[in-house]
Amino acid sequence: MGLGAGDHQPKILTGEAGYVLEDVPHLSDYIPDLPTYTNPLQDNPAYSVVKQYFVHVDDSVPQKIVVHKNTPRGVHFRRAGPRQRIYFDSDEVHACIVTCGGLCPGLNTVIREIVCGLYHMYGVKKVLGVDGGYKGFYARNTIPLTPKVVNDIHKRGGTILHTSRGGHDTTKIVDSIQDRGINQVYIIGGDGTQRGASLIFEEVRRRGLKVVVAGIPKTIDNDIPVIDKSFGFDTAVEEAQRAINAAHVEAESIENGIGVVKLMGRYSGFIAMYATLASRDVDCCLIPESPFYLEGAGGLFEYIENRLKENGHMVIVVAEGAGEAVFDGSVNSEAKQDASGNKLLPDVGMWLSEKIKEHFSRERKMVINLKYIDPTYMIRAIPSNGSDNVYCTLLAQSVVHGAMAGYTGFTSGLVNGRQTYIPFYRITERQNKVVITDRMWARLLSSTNQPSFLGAKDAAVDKTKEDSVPKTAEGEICSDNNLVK
Ligand SMILES: Nc1ncnc2c1ncn2[C@@H]1O[C@H](COP(=O)(O)OP(=O)(O)OP(=O)(O)O)[C@@H](O)[C@H]1O
Ligand SMILES: O=P(O)(O)OC[C@H]1O[C@](O)(CO)[C@@H](O)[C@@H]1O
Ligand SMILES: [Mg+2]
Repeated sequence: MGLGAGDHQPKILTGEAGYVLEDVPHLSDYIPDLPTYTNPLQDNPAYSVVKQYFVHVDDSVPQKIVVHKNTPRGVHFRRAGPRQRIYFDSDEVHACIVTCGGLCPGLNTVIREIVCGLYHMYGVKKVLGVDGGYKGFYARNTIPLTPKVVNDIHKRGGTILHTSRGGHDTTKIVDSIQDRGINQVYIIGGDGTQRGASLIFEEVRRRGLKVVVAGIPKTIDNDIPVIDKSFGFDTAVEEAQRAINAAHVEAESIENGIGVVKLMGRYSGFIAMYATLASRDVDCCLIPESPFYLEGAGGLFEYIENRLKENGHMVIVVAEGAGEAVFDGSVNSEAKQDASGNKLLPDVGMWLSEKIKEHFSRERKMVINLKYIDPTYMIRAIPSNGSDNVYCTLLAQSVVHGAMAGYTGFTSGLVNGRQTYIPFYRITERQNKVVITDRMWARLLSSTNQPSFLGAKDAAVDKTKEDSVPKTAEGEICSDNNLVK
């Protein structure tokens, strides 16, 4: 049963055998008697040959695909794709695109494909770029976007629309949308951005405007829940290999060489975990989700000493948010924040490098040669690779189909390999994290041979957190994210 106009409750439909559809809002939920139109794709020579090109109105995608014969069918999301009937006439559409938060490979590809999708699939001619993130709505000029303007941008890193943190003023943003006559708003950004998009959607609905608000999830850290993975993640992991290779070459070429590489990941260690698994040269990976300690039995220093004795060199990958517990006590970590309210972290790589040097030269009187590599921005300020480009294209086309079909208040995302429309609240309710009791982290531990740093007490504490983490049908703990299955 769907919920009606002005109702801010989730739109949940249930069916047989425990089937649940976590549906997304639609313009018709709060605007009655909207006209509909035939989808122009049915006359498009490229698509008209495809059998069953249009998505069936009841198509949905399960969130969990590992099941037992008696498990309820569980939560589903609406399948993305073109609908037979659409809620906008092409000439009526006035779309805008905005990018917010940190950079991520593929931003320009998503912009390009939204513009080209609107033009070529739906004949839409009015598309604006909002310059400089959310504050650009009310403080900056807009940029007219055409297929010609965006033709080559996927070959460049960054975002041609520029980005920013902070400056989200819902009223001013919706005033600007209304004043400019914009009726489709495409918002590309991470968890913070999607929270902002949800507020814009609520205000648009409160004012009763025929304006679609649609999100495209972007995060280099892969910390957005529900979706399989975020675009640009593979590109970043690939680029991180260059830094790890350099650290390895340096470390193995000198007596007791230690290469330390710091990678992004403020709250989630996916980049560090994947870069480590991909490389095979890494001896230790430190992430925010797995607390570690330096001194004593089972600590990092002991492990480093053993590794140097066995192998003569080692490589450590550290995510920027790792080691909060040990780090906090030893540096002046004033609680600083960026304009969006995200924690600004002191340099854990530098701190760790100094601690290692100090320990081995002063306390162990051992010669070590430590090289610290911080490729932070290099892994995200690059164009997306081929596979991320295809992924960005599918995301962009899906979001355009959803908007043209009148869906709103949703994020377009890949779930179990299928494009879906996910309600904002499922994207913003929590952050995706590496689950260290999951198989993927076990694979990492077995590949690096590093200690788990989990004393009996920590393991017990970690078990208490399990209830808040989704489980598979077998009761196994798993992250939402297909990257860790
Ligand atoms: N709770 C919130 N409500 C409204 N707007 C928000 C909220 N959180 C963040 N924003 C806005 O969203 C934009 C981007 O947020 P933020 O800087 O946290 O990046 P993000 O979207 O999380 O991306 P990433 O963390 O991957 O770089 C900013 O303009 C910020 O003001
Ligand atoms: O310095 P900036 O641009 O705020 O971005 C840094 C942050 O952005 C993120 O990549 C998230 O986008 C974090 O991992 C990182 O701490
Ligand atoms: Mg964020």
